[in-house]
Amino acid sequence: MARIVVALGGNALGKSPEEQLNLVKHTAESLVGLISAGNEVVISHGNGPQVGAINLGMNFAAENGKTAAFPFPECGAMSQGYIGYHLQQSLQNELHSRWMATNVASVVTQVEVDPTDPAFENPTKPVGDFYSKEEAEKIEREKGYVFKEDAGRGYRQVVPSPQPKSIVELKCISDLIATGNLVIAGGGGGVPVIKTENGLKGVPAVIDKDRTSALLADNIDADQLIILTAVDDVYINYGKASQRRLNHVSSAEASQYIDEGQFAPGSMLPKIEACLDFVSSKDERTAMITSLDHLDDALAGKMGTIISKRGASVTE
Ligand SMILES: Nc1ncnc2c1ncn2[C@@H]1O[C@H](COP(=O)(O)OP(=O)(O)O)[C@@H](O)[C@H]1O
Ligand SMILES: NC(=O)OP(=O)(O)O
Repeated sequence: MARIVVALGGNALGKSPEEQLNLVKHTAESLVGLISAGNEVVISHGNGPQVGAINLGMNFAAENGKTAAFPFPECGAMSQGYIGYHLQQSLQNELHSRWMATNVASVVTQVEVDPTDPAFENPTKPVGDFYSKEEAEKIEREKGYVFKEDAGRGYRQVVPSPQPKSIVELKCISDLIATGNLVIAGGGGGVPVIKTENGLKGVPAVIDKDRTSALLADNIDADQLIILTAVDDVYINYGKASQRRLNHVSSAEASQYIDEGQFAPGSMLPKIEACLDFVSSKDERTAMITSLDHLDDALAGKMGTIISKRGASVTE
């Protein structure tokens, strides 16, 4: 039996509740398959598009005097509830259809960050939908938001993305796992909080869920970290005629590709860095990146990119 942390990418979860529910239903089948094969699974997820959409809606309502202002950390917490709800429902339905009695729980998770993290001065985390360059520049002038180009897909608002330091609810998450529950935690990278004289306080930022998932996987001593996103594999020379799929790479090879600038910041780079962090302390640990659609194929070795400390030196 292996303990596996599976992180679902926010961008890979679609753009509407209907799309998200359909995508999650499909993934729930594979996740329950992993559990019925005897593995212990813990789930985390991103929230970039979702927290951006919630924040946009709340700002619109507040600007029109229809609600109070809802700060960004509150929007992050709402995104955990929204995505956790879809995951819980899909997993419960799938478990029940197989006569499995596992309980499913989403833990609203706070993650401590450093208030002096330089990320607060340099927003990098894309949230919300994609805009054209002209639309992005107009919103920047009107609202003062910061936009950046996102991996060749268009312009998106970016917010600070500090490093996760510690998971506030870790003990609760560990206890739930130990008592046989299927746990969803660290959603959206966790709601970022700082320690103050008066206790914990939310800060406006979005922690990268890949980094939080790696921290969670390390903290609960998982054997494997699986990151599910929109692409089946990681590539070098991504998007070019010379693009090449990576099958199983060592930490040293992955680090070399990072130095060559093969992975886009804000999208694939944090995933690779999270995988490297996770596998760094134990030779036996593996990390895998593949698509939400093809988890079963990746587990069968047909696709997906694996990173391990020593690697298998196989590329196609
Ligand atoms: N070298 C690369 N190989 C594969 N995908 C890459 C690469 N560099 C950038 N990407 C982009 O990264 C995206 C995954 O990151 P992102 O959309 O942020 O993920 P998430 O699903 O976690 O929200 C892919 O869909 C792809 O567009
Ligand atoms: N919080 C976060 O990393 O979200 P995405 O997976 O949407 O990038």
